[in-house]
Amino acid sequence: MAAWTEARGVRPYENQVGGHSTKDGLPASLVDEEGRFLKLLQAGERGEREVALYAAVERARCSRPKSDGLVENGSSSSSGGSRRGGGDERQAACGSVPGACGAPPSSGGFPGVAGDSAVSGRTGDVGHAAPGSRNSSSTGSDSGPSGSGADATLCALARWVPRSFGTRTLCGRAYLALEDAAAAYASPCVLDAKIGLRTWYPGAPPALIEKYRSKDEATTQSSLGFRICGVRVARLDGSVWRADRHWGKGLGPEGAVDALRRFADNGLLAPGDVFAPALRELRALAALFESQSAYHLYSSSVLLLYEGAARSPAEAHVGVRLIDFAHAFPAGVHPGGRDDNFLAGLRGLIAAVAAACKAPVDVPCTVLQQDGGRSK
Ligand SMILES: Nc1ncnc2c1ncn2[C@@H]1O[C@H](COP(=O)(O)OP(=O)(O)OP(=O)(O)O)[C@@H](O)[C@H]1O
Ligand SMILES: O=P(O)(O)O[C@@H]1[C@@H](O)[C@H](OP(=O)(O)O)[C@@H](OP(=O)(O)O)[C@@H](O)[C@H]1OP(=O)(O)O
Repeated sequence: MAAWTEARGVRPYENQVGGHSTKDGLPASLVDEEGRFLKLLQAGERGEREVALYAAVERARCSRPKSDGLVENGSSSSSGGSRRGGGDERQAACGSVPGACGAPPSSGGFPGVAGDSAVSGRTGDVGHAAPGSRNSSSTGSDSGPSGSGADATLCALARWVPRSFGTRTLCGRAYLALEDAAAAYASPCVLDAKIGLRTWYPGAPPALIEKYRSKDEATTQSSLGFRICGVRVARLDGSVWRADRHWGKGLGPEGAVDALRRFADNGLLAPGDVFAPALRELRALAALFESQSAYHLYSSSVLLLYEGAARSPAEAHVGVRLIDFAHAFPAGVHPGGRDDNFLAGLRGLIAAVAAACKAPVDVPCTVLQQDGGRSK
């Protein structure tokens, strides 16, 4: 694998927590020369839908005048992705959507972090002919719901969706180049939560519905509205705890809350240090889904991130990102209206995160924080 990747100027990505590590014998994720996260696209419509959604968000990403005092997107993010210019600078209509492009003050260039100006700025260069991109028929503001509703939703989503830079072919397979959500962290802590009371979409092949339905029912997906698909915690003592999607499937409702609490523990931070900022972002994302009816997301994930090397809440730079759009559909493909499935999942995650802020019965957070012998 090393020779394979070195010959192409890419290397394996080390901070992946969810999904598969390989697919069809190829690595599922890589990093390119410019620090971009390369995700192996799934074949067929799934890959097309994913490219299309990322491209549509990228096109809709808002511009803000420099006079706002905010740095333009291309130069403020330390995400590792280069800022290949040349994209159009279309101003999307974001005004009516909660959280839309109204970036809070900058937070040190950490993308997806509350207070980051990286949510605003010029569009990237994803408008080229990638499968399912602008000219594709499957997804995107051009092919889906048209007009300001869809544009406003896409523009608002840009706050949480990593930047995208089109596709790249390696070994005959397409990889999607994305901003590496973990790039700004010295010791990234990452948790992947798949969102929704159900992960299958209306009209999916019956076999797929059955496969996903049984997984949903066997996990916290159908009860809590999310399931943990992977965790990486880098602690101050240098240890790293990893858990994969199989581990996540074995968690019950209490186990999921415990897992969240464990995620927030780098050996020094208290759960609230990580989850208070995370909750602000998750609630803003939920507010968007309360009002938007332009897109329905099935099987998408929220990534929670923070700095494992943080010695204070201010150094944690908690981030929330939205990823995985293989089953993302514009309204009109399915019965329209609000995406209540995804919204219920977000609310479930919010409730679990809020519960994780509270200590287990009789154990205050401060004790949890100091208890080196907790069951890990
Ligand atoms: N932009 C990104 N930056 C950093 N890491 C990412 C990014 N996108 C995805 N990842 C990592 O890759 C993992 C898998 O991503 P994703 O869910 O998009 O892939 P997938 O193979 O489609 O997953 P699944 O099999 O669950 O559908 C995530 O858990 C995360 O660790
Ligand atoms: O048989 P496939 O198509 O590769 O299905 C996989 C598979 O079911 C996999 O489950 P497992 O490897 O954990 O048993 C699923 O991963 P999750 O555990 O994250 O659910 C994949 O999602 C399945 O792929 P697909 O989504 O293409 O059906």
